[in-house]
Amino acid sequence: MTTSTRPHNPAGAPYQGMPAAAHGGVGVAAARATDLSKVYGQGETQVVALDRINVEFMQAEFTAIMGPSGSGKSTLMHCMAGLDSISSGSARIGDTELTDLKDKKLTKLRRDRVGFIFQAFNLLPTLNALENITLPMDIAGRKPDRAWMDKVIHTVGLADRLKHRPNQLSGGQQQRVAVARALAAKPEIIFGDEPTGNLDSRSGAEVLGFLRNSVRELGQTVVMVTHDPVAAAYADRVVFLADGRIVDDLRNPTADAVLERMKAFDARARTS
Ligand SMILES: Nc1ncnc2c1ncn2[C@@H]1O[C@H](COP(=O)(O)OP(=O)(O)OP(=O)(O)O)[C@@H](O)[C@H]1O
Repeated sequence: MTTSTRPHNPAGAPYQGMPAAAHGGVGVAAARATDLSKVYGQGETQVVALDRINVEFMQAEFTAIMGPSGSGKSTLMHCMAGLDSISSGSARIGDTELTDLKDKKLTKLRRDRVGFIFQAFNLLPTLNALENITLPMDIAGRKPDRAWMDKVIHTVGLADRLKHRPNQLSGGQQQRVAVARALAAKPEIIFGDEPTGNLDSRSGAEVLGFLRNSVRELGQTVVMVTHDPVAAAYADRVVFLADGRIVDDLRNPTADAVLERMKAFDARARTS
């Protein structure tokens, strides 16, 4: 295992190049929800999407969020990433309470401290791979850290594709560009919403492998929503949601173990 410097470590905790899961889950929270609720609509059309959620996403750990359709996965991710407001409780990135931030500060926090990877790769077609990777930093007027960029590009295996435009790259390669773009600015946490949902299983495995490497070797923190037990098995930990609540938490998951839990929830949902 490679020992490397943490990309971001505001609390100054020692990083030994190992995921927090390996220490039995003891670590510093990169993001934390406390009694977080999210209610959409009012009166008869009211939907409680999140119901007093308490969860911590540890630094240098890869967490998958799973659960049936409508269980609140995307809502939780959006609330934790500052993309959606919350109805009550608390959502923090590091020590920053998101509910205290007005639009401008929230935009800055998302730009400077959070990385995103979506199902659609969201690359600009006229820019080459390298330009796409550095775009968010160019917009923010920040100079990329050359050594870090080299490491990221090497980690995602794009060194010989940097001059290619998105339409000259496979789906898997395009998503690797999106992963590199998210990593380049050294965000405190990366949120992925079904990042491999549009990829064939081989490209998906590649991208998940790179995400896992970014956690193991670069000390990145990743939280990913997925429906796929095989994808979830790349994570250090799987958090299961049902009806807006956390119903289970599995460490060092295997695809079979994840599948078993999902079946158990389905059976419970059918009999309740
Ligand atoms: N903008 C919205 N307005 C009203 N209700 C919403 C809105 N967004 C989500 N919901 C509701 O909140 C609940 C949780 O939705 P969410 O999209 O978070 O679930 P999910 O687990 O991500 O589902 P899926 O796996 O199908 O993407 C659902 O009942 C959904 O209908």
